[in-house]
Amino acid sequence: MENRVVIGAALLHRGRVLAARRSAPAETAGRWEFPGGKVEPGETPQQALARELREELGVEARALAPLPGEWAVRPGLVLRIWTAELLSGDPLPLQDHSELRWLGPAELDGVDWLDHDRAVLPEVARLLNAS
Ligand SMILES: Nc1nc2c([nH]c(=O)n2[C@H]2C[C@H](O)[C@@H](COP(=O)(O)OP(=O)(O)OP(=O)(O)O)O2)c(=O)[nH]1
Repeated sequence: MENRVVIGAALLHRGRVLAARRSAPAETAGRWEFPGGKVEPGETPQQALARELREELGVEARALAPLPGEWAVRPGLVLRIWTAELLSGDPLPLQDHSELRWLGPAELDGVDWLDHDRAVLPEVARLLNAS
């Protein structure tokens, strides 16, 4: 089976990154993640990231670069995390999330991230500290 890709967006803005608390399904509800979702057939990862953030948060955002690493979410589904910048709008938990938080580099450990997302936190902290 061809792998589908899930893109998570590490949305960087004014020295902080946006964390989003999942509202479903039950197994992951309450855990924190990078907003995003599956790349649809015919879409580039960059297009998928922009579409998902428009749908989920009501903002315009632009994908910047993939962070190192990829993780098998389940057979046939691979997670990649890209940095992104906010172009316009103020993120709201319109879809899929119950809460949003902007976290600075020293606050990244303060929320209960999904397991795979933890792997990129050192790199996100490094980027935030450098910005
Ligand atoms: N969006 C997102 N999903 C993540 C992250 N980390 C992680 O393990 N996942 C997992 C959770 C889900 O099993 C899967 C993505 O599913 P999703 O529900 O966000 O994707 P989607 O909006 O396109 O879903 P769908 O309703 O179209 O099926 O990847 C992350 O940082 N962001």
